[in-house]
Amino acid sequence: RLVVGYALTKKKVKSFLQPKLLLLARKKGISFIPIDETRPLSEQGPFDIILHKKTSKEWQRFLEDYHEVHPEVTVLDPPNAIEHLNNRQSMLEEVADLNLSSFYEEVCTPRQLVIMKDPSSIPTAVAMAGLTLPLVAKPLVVDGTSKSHELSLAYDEASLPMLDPPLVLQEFVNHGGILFKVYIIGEAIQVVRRFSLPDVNTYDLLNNVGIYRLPRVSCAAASADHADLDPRIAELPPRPLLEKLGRELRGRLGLRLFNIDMIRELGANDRYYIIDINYFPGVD
Ligand SMILES: Nc1ncnc2c1ncn2[C@@H]1O[C@H](COP(=O)(O)OP(=O)(O)OP(=O)(O)O)[C@@H](O)[C@H]1O
Ligand SMILES: O=P(O)(O)O[C@H]1[C@H](O)[C@H](O)[C@H](OP(=O)(O)O)[C@@H](OP(=O)(O)O)[C@@H]1O
Ligand SMILES: [Mg+2]
Ligand SMILES: [Mg+2]
Repeated sequence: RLVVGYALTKKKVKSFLQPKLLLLARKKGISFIPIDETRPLSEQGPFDIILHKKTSKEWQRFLEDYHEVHPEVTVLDPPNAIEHLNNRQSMLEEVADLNLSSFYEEVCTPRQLVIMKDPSSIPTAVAMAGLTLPLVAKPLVVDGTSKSHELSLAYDEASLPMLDPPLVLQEFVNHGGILFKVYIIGEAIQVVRRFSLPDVNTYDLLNNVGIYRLPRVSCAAASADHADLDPRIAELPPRPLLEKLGRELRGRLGLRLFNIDMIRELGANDRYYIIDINYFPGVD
């Protein structure tokens, strides 16, 4: 028997701990027990695994103190590893220096620039960094609040000072409007297609000014798995690449439960960009 103690938001319990999962788990001798965060963890359990997705500092300390005393309990995933993903700069650092051997397709991250404050400094900073427009502006901090998913697209330099630091500015990469979401669960890998943002062309650049708030595309995005799409756009990344990425990122991030948002550059069919990494996402 395996006892999994869980600390999840009500929303997450609803979306993740569905009856069919609990049933399947019970058949495999796995039981899920809710953790009472108001009582010491050592008075609860005993647990074989603690599964959690909580962002508060006190929970992080609570869990780390418990793990000191109970190193035999597997914590999915260690809070200090999850912390890496709470900032869109540290999130992608591990991917930026992934130099996969030439056996694999190229995997990189879009060029990006962190702006901590002073929006009036953005045009000069962007020019100095040589970033090309349009740019996707993303809140620097990812803490699960809807604010951390408020993205916008900046088409022209004059509108950059309207942005709201702290943020990361990432070059927009045309990718045919389809995104690959690669779910990594230990050694298992699942990949799905999602509709993404449409490509930007020179017409858009010449005729659009201002900052465009982007609708939440990713977790709400309809699956694109059944759309009849151009295979050059919709063809999934090669399995050996995904397996290599899974191994590399599990090791570098120290995580076993996460997904990566991957896009393939339009017209360069073996260049992929990782644009986002999420800890313990849903599988809507
Ligand atoms: N650099 C980029 N180039 C092209 N499209 C992008 C880029 N960055 C983001 N996008 C598009 O915007 C969507 C949301 O971006 P991102 O995944 O970084 O935001 P998020 O708030 O972390 O989303 P999630 O709900 O997946 O956590 C992506 O799924 C993709 O469709
Ligand atoms: O489309 P996916 O499965 O990636 O959607 C995820 C999303 O990527 C984020 O991981 C969300 O977590 P937060 O960043 O905490 O909002 C997930 O929401 P959750 O409530 O299921 O954890 C989405 O499912
Ligand atoms: Mg995403
Ligand atoms: Mg994300």
